[in-house]
Amino acid sequence: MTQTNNNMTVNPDLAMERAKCNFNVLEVTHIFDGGERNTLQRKKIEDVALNSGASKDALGEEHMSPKEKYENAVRKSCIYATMMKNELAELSGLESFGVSSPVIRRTADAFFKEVSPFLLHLGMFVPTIMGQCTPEQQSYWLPRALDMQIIGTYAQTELGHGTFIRGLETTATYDPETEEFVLHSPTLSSYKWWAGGLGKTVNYCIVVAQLYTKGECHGTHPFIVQIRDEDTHVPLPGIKVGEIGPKMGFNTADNGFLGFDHYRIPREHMLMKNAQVLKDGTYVKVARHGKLTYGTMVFVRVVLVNEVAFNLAKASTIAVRYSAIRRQSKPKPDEVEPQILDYVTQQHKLFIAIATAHALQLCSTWLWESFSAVLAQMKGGNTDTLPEFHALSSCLKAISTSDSAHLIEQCRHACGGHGYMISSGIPNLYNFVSATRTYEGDYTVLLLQTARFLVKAYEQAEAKKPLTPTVSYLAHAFSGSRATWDNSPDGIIRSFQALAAGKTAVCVTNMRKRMRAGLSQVDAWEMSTIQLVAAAEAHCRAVIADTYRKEIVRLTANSSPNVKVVMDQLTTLYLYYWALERTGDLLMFTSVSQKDLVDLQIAYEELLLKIRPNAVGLVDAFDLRDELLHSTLGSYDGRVYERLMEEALKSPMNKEPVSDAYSKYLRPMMKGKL
Ligand SMILES: CCCCCCCC/C=C\CCC/C=C/C(=O)SCCNC(=O)CCNC(=O)[C@H](O)C(C)(C)COP(=O)(O)OP(=O)(O)OC[C@H]1O[C@@H](n2cnc3c(N)ncnc32)[C@H](O)[C@@H]1OP(=O)(O)O
Ligand SMILES: Cc1cc2nc3c(=O)[nH]c(=O)nc-3n(C[C@H](O)[C@H](O)[C@H](O)COP(=O)(O)OP(=O)(O)OC[C@H]3O[C@@H](n4cnc5c(N)ncnc54)[C@H](O)[C@@H]3O)c2cc1C
Repeated sequence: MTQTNNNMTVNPDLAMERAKCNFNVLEVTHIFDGGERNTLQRKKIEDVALNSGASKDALGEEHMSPKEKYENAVRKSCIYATMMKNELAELSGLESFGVSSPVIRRTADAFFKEVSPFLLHLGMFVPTIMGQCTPEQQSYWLPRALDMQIIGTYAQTELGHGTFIRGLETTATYDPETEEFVLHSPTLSSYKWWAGGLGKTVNYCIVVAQLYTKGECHGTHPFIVQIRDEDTHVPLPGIKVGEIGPKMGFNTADNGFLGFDHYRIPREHMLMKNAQVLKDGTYVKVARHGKLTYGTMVFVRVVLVNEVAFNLAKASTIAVRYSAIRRQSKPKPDEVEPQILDYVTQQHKLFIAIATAHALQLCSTWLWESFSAVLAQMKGGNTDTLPEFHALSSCLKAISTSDSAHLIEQCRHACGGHGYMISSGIPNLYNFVSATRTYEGDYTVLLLQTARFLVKAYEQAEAKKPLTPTVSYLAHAFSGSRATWDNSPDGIIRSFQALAAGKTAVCVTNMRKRMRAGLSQVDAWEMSTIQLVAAAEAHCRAVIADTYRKEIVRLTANSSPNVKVVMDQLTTLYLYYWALERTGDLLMFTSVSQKDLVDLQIAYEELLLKIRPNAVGLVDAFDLRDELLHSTLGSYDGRVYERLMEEALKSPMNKEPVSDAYSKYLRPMMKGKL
């Protein structure tokens, strides 16, 4: 593993762990990166972007005021954007996630402990131009946006509505006299709220508004809107814009609010790939599918699976390395205190985080490939695969973000008190990832979208109609008997599918019962939503487990024997862990016995012990440079206590021997003079 400083002194416990590792770390890095070529290019990009030291701050971000933090983030965003245009442009021809490769995105993390104010520009503004504009519109806007001559964001959510897009209140009313749209915010709740970079950074944004023409509402549509002067950056007349205030995370993203007072934009600023308003105000629907204007959200949901896998890899690297150097308690009085990584409960907290990072990384690549296939079909006018893909991307977004947030918090628990320090790096990771569970579609809301699809698919299976690939297992849902338990990996995956099928069947049965008892379809659905969410979750787990297993078998076909073994151990761990988390469901829907579950628990514990000697090697294989980790606990050299003290000494509170608070408050109070 390459490190920036080859002469570093490494903590002896970490050195011992690395000596113990029995597999080729670089081979696993290649698997995680999606191939050796990708690893080499990633390293080149990281070397160019990070070796100059431009990502470093003189004073830690955490000691800055909100305004200083923001300005510093803009400063570094500009440095990074300039690098992207120059040095990194040529290097970024990786297998890319559209606009900019995920590697470029990830490397940027070295520059920000929170996020860049440009995140929404690259993450949503540019993708919306690419996905929602006509070719003519694209040729005008895209070069300016890619060159950062204009900076934009995506303003959809309002104070009153985020989830329910059809309920948005901002209006865009066409005026054929002037060939303009008039944007207006009729109520307080119609103010745009949340868009990243909107507060102070951007001068353009995509605004999603209810389109009115010839007195008729045609639902929500996207518009490109200039909100600040291109030279002075002053908000334009008719625009009310500002920053929304401190948040749990994202504090360098200047999330903003935006209101319109009869603000006029040219007709051509409606993004017209999927629907058009002609000069005379005639509305023309172009797209075959009604939800294509939601395309940018689908894109980001796909990207987020990869994003959270990466952040989980970071948290597990920090927690595993720290657990290797931390020694605590003395279970055997005659022996030295063990490394906390030797506690089986610690392994239980951490190894699932490593396995999940792999599972999500591989699923994200598979999801991206499926997305590319759906896009290619849609280019030819075929939208048949979109419903299945929407169901799939919705549940994978929901489960990957939720699991990652939970496991990052578990990594913090695993680091004891020191994990609570900002300097450990884990709180910032958690704050970032916990937001991903909410934005781009809340967890519950997205799982209910998947559930709609599952119920329909179940009904198709019942009618013996053909099923789409991700739900083909529903064809076996009507055998009448419980699925046969078998603790092989394929057997466990079949059991997960049986759980998903069983739970979907329960929902359908309950809804039908409720409707027979007089409830409307909507009310019967509502009463079943706890179970519908559980069914969608079970479906997603089955998809992740199946994909993870298949991809690992494929990717390790030519690997060295020990890499095969350790990758197989991780996938098996993932399957055992989730089977043991769902024992109640397994008892309901499969033939598993109490003895089978006791045996599975023992097999799981033995697997933890087998993985233990390779744990540090496994997180080293994520190959995350110290600059990306921002962590006193997780650095490659393991100098944890030294770094914690160095960071503590940087605190502005330690600048003066006696705080001003002493003379102002403490002394008067203690002397009875307050
Ligand atoms: C690579 C470089 C970049 C790096 C990137 C880094 C990552 C981070 C990037 C950016 C940071 C992002 C910051 C956050 C941004 C935001 O949050 S933007 C706002 C996002 N908002 C949402 O996600 C809102 C969620 N709500 C919805 O999606 C929808 O309202 C809904 C809940 C799905 C319901 O929609 P609606 O009411 O219109 O529809 P229904 O009546 O429920 O359903 C009707 C049928 O349509 C189907 N449907 C719904 N959505 C879609 C879709 N997207 N595609 C296809 N089909 C869809 C639905 O299933 C129904 O079908 P049915 O009738 O057959 O069952
Ligand atoms: C950090 C961050 C950045 C963001 N950035 C942007 C941005 O750049 N641009 C942008 O437009 N938006 C942005 N958002 C907004 C984000 O997309 C919304 O907050 C998100 O979609 C959730 O919608 P909401 O806030 O309306 O939640 P609500 O819908 O009000 O959810 C509240 C609760 O109600 C439940 N609920 C709601 N509807 C249903 C239902 N039908 N059935 C069952 N339960 C339901 C939810 O599950 C949740 O528990 C951002 C949000 C955050 C936190």
